[in-house]
Amino acid sequence: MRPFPRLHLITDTRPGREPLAVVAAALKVAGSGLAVQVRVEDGATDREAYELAARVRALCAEARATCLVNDRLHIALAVGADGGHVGALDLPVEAARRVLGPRAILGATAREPATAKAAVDGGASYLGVGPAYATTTKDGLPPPIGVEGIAAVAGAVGVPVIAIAGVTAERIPELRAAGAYGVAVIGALSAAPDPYRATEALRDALR
Ligand SMILES: Cc1ncc(COP(=O)(O)OP(=O)(O)O)c(N)n1
Ligand SMILES: Cc1nc(C(=O)O)sc1CCOP(=O)(O)O
Ligand SMILES: [Mg+2]
Repeated sequence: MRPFPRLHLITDTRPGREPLAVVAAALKVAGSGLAVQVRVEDGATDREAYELAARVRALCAEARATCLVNDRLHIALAVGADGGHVGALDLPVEAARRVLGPRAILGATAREPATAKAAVDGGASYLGVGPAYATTTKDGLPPPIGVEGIAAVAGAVGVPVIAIAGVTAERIPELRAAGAYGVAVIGALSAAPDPYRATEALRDALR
């Protein structure tokens, strides 16, 4: 079985972004060390989400990389993704596990130890933990929990903790020192002038 990826790229489907080009560049560099999470804007139709997910799934399969789908687990199943990710406004973790089945990868968002433990008890196989730092990519988030918050969750659970929000290559050493297994990024790759080189920097920082 492949080791669980330490670098998670979440797609950016906002206007002007090029999610498939960024995914292709990142896969060239990180290959099976990458998980790509297909995340679309709330207003996207299921058809749009499905079409993006199917293309990402095909690219990931070619590179032997992991493909996850955010929120819309029926789309994860429909494209044959490796799993999905849910948060507080999505299906409860236990229900998500029932939908995806016992072998799928299931990520859950957790911001503090109690919800992290509950998510693991419910069947989460990894946790997305943040916001680690401030970010402009997503609105409505609580204040950053910092490396201390990451450490609190990582110390409370036995599954991989993937730190999210405002993550850059420069911040990876302190996140790893706090107990993060890996990181999830949107802007660090999607807004990079050269996503190929930006992936190299993230990959090298995670080694
Ligand atoms: C790895 C990872 N961590 C956290 C999230 C956030 O999920 P959620 O809280 O459900 O918010 P949306 O992404 O659905 O807006 C994530 N997607 N991935
Ligand atoms: C989708 C998402 N969820 C977050 C959370 O903390 O739950 S932060 C986030 C966006 C992260 O984007 P960037 O890497 O550009 O900061
Ligand atoms: Mg969600």
